[in-house]
Amino acid sequence: MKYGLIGINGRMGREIQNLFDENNHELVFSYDKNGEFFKENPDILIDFSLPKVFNTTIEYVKKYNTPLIIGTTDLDEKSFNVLKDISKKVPIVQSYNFSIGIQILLKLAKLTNDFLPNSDIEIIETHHRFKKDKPSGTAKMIKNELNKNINISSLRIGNIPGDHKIIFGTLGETIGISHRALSRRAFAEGVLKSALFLKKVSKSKIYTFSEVMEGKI
Ligand SMILES: NC(=O)C1=CN([C@@H]2O[C@H](COP(=O)(O)OP(=O)(O)OC[C@H]3O[C@@H](n4cnc5c(N)ncnc54)[C@H](OP(=O)(O)O)[C@@H]3O)[C@@H](O)[C@H]2O)C=CC1
Ligand SMILES: O=C(O)C1=N[C@H](C(=O)O)C[C@H](O)C1
Repeated sequence: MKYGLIGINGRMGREIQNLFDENNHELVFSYDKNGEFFKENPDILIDFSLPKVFNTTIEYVKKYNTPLIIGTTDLDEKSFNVLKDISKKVPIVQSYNFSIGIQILLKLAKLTNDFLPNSDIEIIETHHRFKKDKPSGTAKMIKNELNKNINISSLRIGNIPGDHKIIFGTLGETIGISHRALSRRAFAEGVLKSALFLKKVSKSKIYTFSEVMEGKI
């Protein structure tokens, strides 16, 4: 496929480009602080940048009339409303975590919550020192899925790509569920899956990465 990448020189941008190259997909458009690269109109746009780039990304989606994959975290409610609106015209995959492991963690967390509905729950997320947002988008997503008032602790240490741990505790026992991304390739693989998924969908809406994994089109 011919793809466009917003945030190309970032940590995720480079990882996505490497994986897409390996799979013979062609980069035809990119955007970052240095400006634009344009070869052809892209079939799909991918954004891993910063919330302040969001409006520009939307302008490009409108200009090229392409599906969008967006992994940028810390988006505000207004941005989600814009995504909702534009998803009436082009399909979108939005997720704060594109790793398959976090999908498994989410399922295990829901199961544990069903078995231990009165337990205390804490989330601990650990990321590299360069990460700008706190708490992580993934931690917020887990809290949202469990729909409970959960405390989140955020650690910023060294070069860790992304660790999330959920601890459930009752008076009699505790259970911990954790996920560690060993490299950003874990996220890039989910982005590639999402791009292939978007090529097949006929309905225009915002898809979650869970829906991509379930393959519901
Ligand atoms: N959903 C998921 O699975 C994951 C999401 N993320 C999220 O993805 C985002 C990017 O993460 P990461 O790659 O580590 O971040 P980086 O800081 O490494 O990359 C950010 C990118 O955005 C570009 N950028 C920054 N400011 C501007 C601007 N004003 N105009 C245009 N481009 C700009 C940067 O350009 P330049 O290089 O020129 O500075 C760079 O290419 C974050 O929100 C992060 O939380 C990260 C990992 C997984
Ligand atoms: O900025 C990162 O690096 C990551 N951000 C995402 C988040 O905020 O949850 C996903 C991943 O953990 C890496």
